[in-house]
Amino acid sequence: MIELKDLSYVRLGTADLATAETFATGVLGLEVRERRRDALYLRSDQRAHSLCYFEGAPEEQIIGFEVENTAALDAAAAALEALRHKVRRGSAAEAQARYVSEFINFRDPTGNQIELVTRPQLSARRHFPSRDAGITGFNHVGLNSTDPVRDEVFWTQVCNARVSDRIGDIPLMRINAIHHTLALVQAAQPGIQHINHQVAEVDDVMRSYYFLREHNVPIVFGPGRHPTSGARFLYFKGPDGVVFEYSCGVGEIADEATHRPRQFTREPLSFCMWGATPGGLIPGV
Ligand SMILES: CC(C)c1ccc(C(=O)O)c(O)c1O
Ligand SMILES: [Fe+2]
Repeated sequence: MIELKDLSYVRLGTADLATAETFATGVLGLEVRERRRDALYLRSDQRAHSLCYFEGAPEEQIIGFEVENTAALDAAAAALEALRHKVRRGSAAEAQARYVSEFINFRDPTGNQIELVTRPQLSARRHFPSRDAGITGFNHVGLNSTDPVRDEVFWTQVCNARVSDRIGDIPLMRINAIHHTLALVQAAQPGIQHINHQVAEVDDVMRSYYFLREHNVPIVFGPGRHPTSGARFLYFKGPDGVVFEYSCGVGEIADEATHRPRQFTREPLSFCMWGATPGGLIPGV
């Protein structure tokens, strides 16, 4: 079993680093940690970085998860190879470009690029946002899946994810006490479905709603409230069509031993109990 400890980063390829920086700082509200010739590193919390835009094709999207140590990384590589996943070990230069000690790269059954890392760096310097969006941290990602039922088996049986709730066949899965770190959403091709940052309070969600509208940022879904995690949310579009979510109040699973996943119907109210429609985010709902 591959024990995922935490979400470390998202890496997004882009042909236009300048536009990505304008969005990440002026709209999303992240802090620039470092600019390199071919990459932009952004912080949202105690992590040294949680989002990296790099010069590349927008289809190049990678999610990094922390594992315990080198032994766990080696065991994960062996387990994945035994299941016929192609595993690539990152070079020292690539690890340095991710602020980690070591990592492996592989694809999940849909073809999403996943990295497992050891010792992702934190920074003691307080996160200093570029815009007062109220961000308190990088929280979860939605991942495209060509077969959510198959991929749920991968994430829960090969890895240690646990299903907190399902909406139709969309599993919201946790790897620690937080309600979910990963969601799988049906799609025709691999890719990151959305990237979530937590904000401090509902006032931040609503302030950003008006801010984004004023700055002509496409709102994709919300403002609304998820009946699953209880979070108040807002989804909007960034460069290369990548969807970002602000939310506040994502719940925690109180008792790991006794929690049973709840099954919600696949209908708009299961995505937003206030009545916002998720059509832009979940086609066909
Ligand atoms: C995958 C979708 C749209 C989703 C559903 C529920 C929650 C939640 O309970 O917080 C999300 O964060 C989502 O992104
Ligand atoms: Fe989300």
